[in-house]
Amino acid sequence: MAPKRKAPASVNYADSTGAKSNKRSATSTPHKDHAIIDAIISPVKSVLDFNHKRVEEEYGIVQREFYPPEMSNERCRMYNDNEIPRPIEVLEKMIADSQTARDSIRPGKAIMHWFKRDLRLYDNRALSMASKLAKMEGIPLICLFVVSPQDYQAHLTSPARVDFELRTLAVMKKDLEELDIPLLVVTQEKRKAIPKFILETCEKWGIKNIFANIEYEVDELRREAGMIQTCLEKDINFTVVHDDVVVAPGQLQTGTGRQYAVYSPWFRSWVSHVHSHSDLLSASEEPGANPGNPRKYLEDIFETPIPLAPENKKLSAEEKKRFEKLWPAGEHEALSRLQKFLDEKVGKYKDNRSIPHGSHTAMLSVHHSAGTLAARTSVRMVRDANSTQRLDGGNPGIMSWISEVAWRDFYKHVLAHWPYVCMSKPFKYEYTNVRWEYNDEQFKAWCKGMTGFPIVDAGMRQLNHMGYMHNRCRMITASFLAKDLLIDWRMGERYFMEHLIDGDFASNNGGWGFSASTGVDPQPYFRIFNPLLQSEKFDPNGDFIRKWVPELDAVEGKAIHDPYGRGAKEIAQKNGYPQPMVVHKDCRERALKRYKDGIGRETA
Ligand SMILES: Cc1cc2nc3c(=O)[nH]c(=O)nc-3n(C[C@H](O)[C@H](O)[C@H](O)COP(=O)(O)OP(=O)(O)OC[C@H]3O[C@@H](n4cnc5c(N)ncnc54)[C@H](O)[C@@H]3O)c2cc1C
Repeated sequence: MAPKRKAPASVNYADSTGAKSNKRSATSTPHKDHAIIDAIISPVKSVLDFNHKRVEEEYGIVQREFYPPEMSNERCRMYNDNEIPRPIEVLEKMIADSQTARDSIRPGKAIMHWFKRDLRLYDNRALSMASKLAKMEGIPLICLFVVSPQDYQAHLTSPARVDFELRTLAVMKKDLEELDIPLLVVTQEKRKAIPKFILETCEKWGIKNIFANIEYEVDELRREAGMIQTCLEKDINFTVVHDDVVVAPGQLQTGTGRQYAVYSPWFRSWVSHVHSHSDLLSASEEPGANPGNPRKYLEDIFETPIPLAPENKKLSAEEKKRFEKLWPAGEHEALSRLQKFLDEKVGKYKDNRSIPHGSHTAMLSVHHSAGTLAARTSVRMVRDANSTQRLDGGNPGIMSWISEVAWRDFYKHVLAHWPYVCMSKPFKYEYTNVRWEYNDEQFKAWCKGMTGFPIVDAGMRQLNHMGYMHNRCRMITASFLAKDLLIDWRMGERYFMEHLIDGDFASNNGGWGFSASTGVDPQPYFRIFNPLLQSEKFDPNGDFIRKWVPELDAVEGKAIHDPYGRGAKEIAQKNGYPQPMVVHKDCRERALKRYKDGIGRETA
């Protein structure tokens, strides 16, 4: 059913054939736009600064220290052998154990909904519960969002994303005001100060019930478990519920009662679970007009403005304008984008989704990630557009899109079950022993889109300009960094997070795992993408490359994929486009050996 809210206006080593040999480039002519590119990628410097300290590991391997610090293999093993509880299990136990005590708390003078990554009014589980209780008790609902610069830093949130969230909050404030619901947006420098601030706010306004949706990163799960306890001590009922996923982590298990580690059987189980629990896709009721006399009682909150972006996440005026145009904020935009995609593109999605040029996908990831659109809403609406009214059968484009949205749930399940992926550890923690390279020059060239591999460079430049990269290019660029350059995938993962507007820890970490074979790799073999073959297959006419690598605009035909190897050297050189920085065939051999050696070694 369409929403009521209308938009206003064990590893086998195999690989594809080796690449046509490219000449190795020692130097590259500086690109004329280097100053601009340097400015765009400036956050990369923080990556390099942050990881400057190197330690000698027992094999004489030079490793970088990562933030957050790597968890030890022994502790990872303990999680996997169920010797220590996972943060999600601690939270769920806390919810269950405290239920009776929390239920006995009588509502106070107002109810609070704490917005986090659920920035919408439509189909929001916790908000709906908060609003229902407020109406039942005839007391006002107060909404809260906390801006924490330290939290943004800890999550490596990109400035583009912070800007998107603040713009969304402005839309929400207006929508909520129409319902007489005040939205308080405050800045708290330190993330650890957030719970204390919330308790003080509750005390100030006589609030006895707080509602929020669950986030699945370790720190957030632990914070929420701690807050349930602290709130109880103050006679406050803190209720957290699942909302960010269609199916909550822990609900799907293999025949032997284990967590699925491979996508396809997990997806079959996900579809069947959703079909047998139809309520999972039902929309939550939207909040209506605020009861009580909120204008009189809460005037202070109505008058508070939306804060500016914190210093550490500010965009330049030009960037702000660009991102506003590229990514209009708020849930109305999300719903109209979704509707347009369903009306115009979903039918051809299966055939076109891997083509980076043009606009064949929904471009909804920032909305799913910031919570301006629930994944549940997307799945429900696309199911309703399917002739079978189901998640299986019917339109192939629709089925394919459902399967992509489900990847989001899959990676959240992975994060909840293997929490050490949050501590700079791959899902298969043994992969920590792969000996990585830390070549800063090569890393910088990758960040800038100056590797000499046009499809890689086009993808990276799209990211630097749009805060977004097409999924196929995310896979190609990630594979190139972790396999061809053998650079520690965690540096790439971090760079992506710091630049993506749709940055989502679980999906990004999972995507790197998939592409760098460092974690969740649903393929039973070890893949090394050949950038040239990928380029020819998914950007056959070079349209995507020409759009993002203007130095190669005048290159004709198939030479676009490998200008130095296919007779377009003069044009490329004249325009300052570098020669390929490595030879793919050699890199492939090196990567196969390095990964094999690394995976064979397990340490505690
Ligand atoms: C290395 C790497 C890093 C990635 N990092 C992120 C990230 O930080 N945030 C993020 O949202 N996605 C990430 N992805 C997944 C994917 O690239 C984007 O979700 C997709 O490109 C978004 O474009 P779209 O909305 O047009 O997607 P569509 O193709 O229209 O898909 C619909 C929705 O499904 C979800 N989705 C699609 N593919 C995936 C996937 N592979 N994994 C998880 N969810 C998916 C997204 O929410 C997306 O909006 C990453 C993929 C890789 C390979």
